[in-house]
Amino acid sequence: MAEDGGIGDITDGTAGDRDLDDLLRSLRVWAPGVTSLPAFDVGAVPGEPSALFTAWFAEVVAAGEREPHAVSLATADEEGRPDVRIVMLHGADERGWSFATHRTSRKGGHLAARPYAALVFYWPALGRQVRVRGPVTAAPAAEARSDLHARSTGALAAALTGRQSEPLASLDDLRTASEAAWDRARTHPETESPTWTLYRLTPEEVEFFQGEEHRRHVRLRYWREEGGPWQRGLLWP
Ligand SMILES: Cc1cc2nc3c(=O)[nH]c(=O)nc-3n(C[C@H](O)[C@H](O)[C@H](O)COP(=O)(O)O)c2cc1C
Repeated sequence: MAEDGGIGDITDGTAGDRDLDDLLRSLRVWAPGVTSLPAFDVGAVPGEPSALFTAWFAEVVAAGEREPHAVSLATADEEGRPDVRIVMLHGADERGWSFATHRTSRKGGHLAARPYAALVFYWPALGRQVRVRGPVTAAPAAEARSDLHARSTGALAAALTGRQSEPLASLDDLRTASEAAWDRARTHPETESPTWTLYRLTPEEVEFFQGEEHRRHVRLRYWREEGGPWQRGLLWP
């Protein structure tokens, strides 16, 4: 038990550790009957990766993948130490992969210091992973504004709540700020969030991974030098 009046109980951990080991051993990936693993015809892929991404995305949505647009975004701080968190994908086309956040957040600070990031999608319904790496730029403010205002009242309220990644003194403070933000979002849906920024990752490298029952997973990597044409090749799994 925590004796210091902390926010949670702390046990000695043994029972929980055993449960975790048992659970970990009981779980499978690429299990037939749970996951269907489509064949990946690498001879029939498009010449550039965003078209393949769009096709795979539509297929995982059709396969019932929940929240396939929730993507892990990895950044690095000024010293090069990595960090990662989930964001929503706002778009992917020949201009790049886009997501939105506060430029004043921790990740916003990372992107200001090192404007380079990686994304990874995992879509277990079809045993697929997609990795994207490249430099990141902020889209023009007008584009960020229209992107935000095309989204839900909740998305606007979350953006207006602000102060992302700052220490929070209490959940009451959050409730007060959030209720005010929801009010504002409902009554003034055109309100702007000055720090809310739409970022676009320009891909230099995109890798498509298709899981295979016998672990002969197929990895297809697209890459390009700056301004050059897309090249592609297979990788050992
Ligand atoms: C499903 C899901 C979607 C999220 N989408 C976003 C998003 O689009 N933008 C965002 O700033 N944070 C989003 N978050 C919250 C981030 O994961 C993270 O907690 C927050 O952005 C602060 O990260 P940072 O301290 O590294 O800047 C999402 C979290 C989850 C679980």
